[in-house]
Amino acid sequence: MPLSRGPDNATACLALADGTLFYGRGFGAAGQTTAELCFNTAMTGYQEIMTDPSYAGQIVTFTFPHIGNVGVNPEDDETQDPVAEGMVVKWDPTEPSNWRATERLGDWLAKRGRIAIGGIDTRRLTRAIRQQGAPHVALAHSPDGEFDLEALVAAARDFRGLVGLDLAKDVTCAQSYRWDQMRWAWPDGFPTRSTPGHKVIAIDYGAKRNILRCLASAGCDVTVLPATATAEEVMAHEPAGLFLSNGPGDPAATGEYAVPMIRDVLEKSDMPVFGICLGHQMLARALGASTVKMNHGHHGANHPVKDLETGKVEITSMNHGFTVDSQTLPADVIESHVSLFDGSNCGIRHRDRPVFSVQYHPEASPGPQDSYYLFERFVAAIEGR
Ligand SMILES: NC(=O)CC[C@H](N)C(=O)O
Repeated sequence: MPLSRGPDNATACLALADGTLFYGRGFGAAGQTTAELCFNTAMTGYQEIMTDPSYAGQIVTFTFPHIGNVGVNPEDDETQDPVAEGMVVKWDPTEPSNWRATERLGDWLAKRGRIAIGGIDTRRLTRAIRQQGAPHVALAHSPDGEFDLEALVAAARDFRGLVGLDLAKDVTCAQSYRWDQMRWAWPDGFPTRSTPGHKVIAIDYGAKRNILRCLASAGCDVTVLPATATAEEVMAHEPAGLFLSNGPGDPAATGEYAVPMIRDVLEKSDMPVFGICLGHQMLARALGASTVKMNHGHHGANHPVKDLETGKVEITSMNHGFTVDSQTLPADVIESHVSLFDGSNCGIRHRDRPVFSVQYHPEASPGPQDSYYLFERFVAAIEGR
């Protein structure tokens, strides 16, 4: 295929499956990748976003323009390495200016094989994502400035998308482990309860570290099991509660093995169950509801959610591309929270059992901490039994 050059000494190109091209300046690793493209409106936390395992298979457009200005540091990772496929930003990252920074964003991405493009009109791109629904894209970073555009657009077109994909199995832990709160303590000393921990099993579909931190700080002694754990494996630990984590991919696909496990636990035990995001979708499916793909999803740190039981509004952190169809909730399941942006389901609760979950992220990271009470509610349910 003939190679071509972009305008203004471009070293990176983002191709949408419909053939639209965005040229810019590459940073991070050189190479090419394909993914679904979303946009995130958070004004802080690009490192937490890039390392959130729920972003597997996706490239993130940051609508906030100052990205990279606080560098990166080992404490803010939500998992070992970036999981998002790549990043799209408006401006080239500046030199980091923050006392916690240990590395530049571009170097950190390059070492970890992640591609980024700067100098993009992210407003125009965000409008395209809203109009088309999360598009399939290919992103190339070519330091010599040459691109095989036909191959790039073809790669975007050939990308099959996230529907039907179980990605939890790619990002879950290989083996069970006990969460070590001392090793992963909050740098700023978020309140930690000193009472003895309640034994909780957390199923890792791609868990963010800050969820495990929040569970421990609320009073849980957390053992993490891989996504494919069976009900027997869960029950063998004799837990006081079951937690279902966030995670990437299509909840219907992961549900093929996760739903039978959850149903089995609900049948065998009356212990409290709490789920976040993919864990919410898994619980909803286990209780009989269905999940659907959204147009462009919710990704940000300022999403208003209404608690339908108290009337209170929480400002929440969000990251999901699928949603629970509230029309399909069975009679014994109550819709507890809704999005004030689009009315989509944001939480459920079983009518007569301590079993509940939310679509958003009470652990924030990044985002406001309005919803931390949910971890305390889970522990109160364990203590109330
Ligand atoms: N953050 C998550 O757990 C995301 C859940 C699911 N993969 C979705 O996109 O809706």
